[in-house]
Amino acid sequence: MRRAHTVEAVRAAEAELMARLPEGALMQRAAAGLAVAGARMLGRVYGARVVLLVGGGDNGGDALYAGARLARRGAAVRAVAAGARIHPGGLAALRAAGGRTLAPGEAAAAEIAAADLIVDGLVGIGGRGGLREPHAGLAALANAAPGPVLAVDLPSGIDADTGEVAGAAITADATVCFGTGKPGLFVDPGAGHAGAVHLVDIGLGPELPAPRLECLQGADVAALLPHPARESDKYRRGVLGIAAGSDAYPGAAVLAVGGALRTGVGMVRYAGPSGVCSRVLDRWPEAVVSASDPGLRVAAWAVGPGRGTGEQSREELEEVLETDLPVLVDADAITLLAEDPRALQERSAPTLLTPHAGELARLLPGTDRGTVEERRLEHVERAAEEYGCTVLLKGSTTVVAQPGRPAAANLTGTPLLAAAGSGDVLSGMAGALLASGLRPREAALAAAHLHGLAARLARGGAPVSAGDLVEAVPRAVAEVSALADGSAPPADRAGRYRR
Ligand SMILES: NC(=O)C1=CN([C@@H]2O[C@H](COP(=O)(O)OP(=O)(O)OC[C@H]3O[C@@H](n4cnc5c(N)ncnc54)[C@H](OP(=O)(O)O)[C@@H]3O)[C@@H](O)[C@H]2O)[C@@H](O)CC1
Ligand SMILES: Nc1ncnc2c1ncn2[C@@H]1O[C@H](COP(=O)(O)OP(=O)(O)O)[C@@H](O)[C@H]1O
Ligand SMILES: [K+]
Repeated sequence: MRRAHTVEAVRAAEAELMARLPEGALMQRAAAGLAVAGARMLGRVYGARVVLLVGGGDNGGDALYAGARLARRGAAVRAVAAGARIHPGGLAALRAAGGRTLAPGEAAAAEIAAADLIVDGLVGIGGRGGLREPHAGLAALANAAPGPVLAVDLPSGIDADTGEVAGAAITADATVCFGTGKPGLFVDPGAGHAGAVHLVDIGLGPELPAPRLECLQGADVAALLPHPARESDKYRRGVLGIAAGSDAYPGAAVLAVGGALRTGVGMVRYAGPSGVCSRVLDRWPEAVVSASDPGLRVAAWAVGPGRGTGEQSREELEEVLETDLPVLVDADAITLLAEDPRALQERSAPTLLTPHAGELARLLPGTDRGTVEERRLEHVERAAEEYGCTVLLKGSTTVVAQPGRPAAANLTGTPLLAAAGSGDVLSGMAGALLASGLRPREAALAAAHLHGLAARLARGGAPVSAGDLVEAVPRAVAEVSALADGSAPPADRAGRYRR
């Protein structure tokens, strides 16, 4: 599990810890970890050209002390000072180690362009709003430079608590964060600036409260996945009812049923128009199909993908929500709920909504898709509170909120998923896990994790269709299940999913 805390919580924990430690000890721990990461990125430190971008706070101090360590190992280190005053102790250490400083300008730009490594110490958790000058200009030079960028604590210009990016910001190849993660490192748009995130333990752990954000890793998901017991039968494993697809969109039914079957469930009962039933059976003869009937004996329902928003769909949704079974509400069914949420308000059984940003905006009048995408955490939590249920917000970062629990972000997401029908597959997957007995938050997180992993595995990083995704789900389940014994995760073949 990766955990992230707010700036406020980090500052409070830091104050507790600092009171017991000699002055400067935490910064030295941070700088030591930063220098190790920098050396690893360089490969060979001796003779390497390292440029530090240094702001006026402790984030710049970390960069200066780390730069001093690299200079002592033979790197040529130049610090570009953004502002008149930079951390005096760090500056003295860098100079003593043979490093030099320069002001922003042409010479600094040339150094940045020629650097083997650029260390972003412009601002950390003390940053507020979009970067000002000269920080913004330096960030643009770093982003355009061919050398790799290592961000100190977080990429300058992203909001640590929310992941918002309000203007110019560093785009890093890697980020070394201190003590704990920051939510903005794991939630887009900020996450897209962070690169691979490495945590340096500075001893903050015991002082930290419950996290603001959790990110499940493979082993966490493995621990959630249901395994058929010896005495299992198809009913005990769980029966999922799927009310998806329509004559206009039969594919949604085929994909949702496929996602469920491939994730693993005792039985899928598909309910829908007879023409769609035939399509489902042609592709999935193991499914049991019937005309739409919310009275079917199932353990959970998944409702909505490709179903349409007509009167019949509305009635069906209301009847399903009247049951005391767990229900996943997706796509058209979310649009219907946004128009009339009463059936949800009267419900106490487990409920999971899986909107994309546009659908979430419909659930929260006064917002629009763009605002939701800018501030995902805030909006998904608002929807969970207002509707009193678990909400999974899809998109570039999938985030899950449940009232009373920390929000959670999925780490396996990939733009390969941005293909028509992949949301239908996710509905089936999360529905299968609900029917197997997982609670909505856990079903949502496990499904999102497997969904992203399946996209990465499906075609080795080449584009995937929703059908490819369905076929790759068993490989994702197998790969995650292999982590159940706590063994090391497999090689990070697709880049960054273990962030
Ligand atoms: N907490 C911990 O456990 C540990 C923390 N450590 C480190 O300390 C860091 C926090 O340091 P910090 O508090 O000094 O703030 P920091 O991030 O350097 O920013 C302040 C500076 O930025 C400036 N500035 C702000 N916004 C700006 C903008 N938009 N555009 C431009 N400038 C802007 C602001 O200027 P001002 O607004 O005050 O004029 C001020 O000069 C933390 O991230 C970590 O790296 C580790 O050493 C050890 C353990
Ligand atoms: N840029 C992206 N990065 C990561 N995942 C994405 C991206 N765009 C879409 N996805 C994922 O793809 C799926 C798309 O679902 P949805 O929006 O319902 O589309 P559809 O209705 O076509 O299936 C979701 O799981 C979503 O999280
Ligand atoms: K930084």
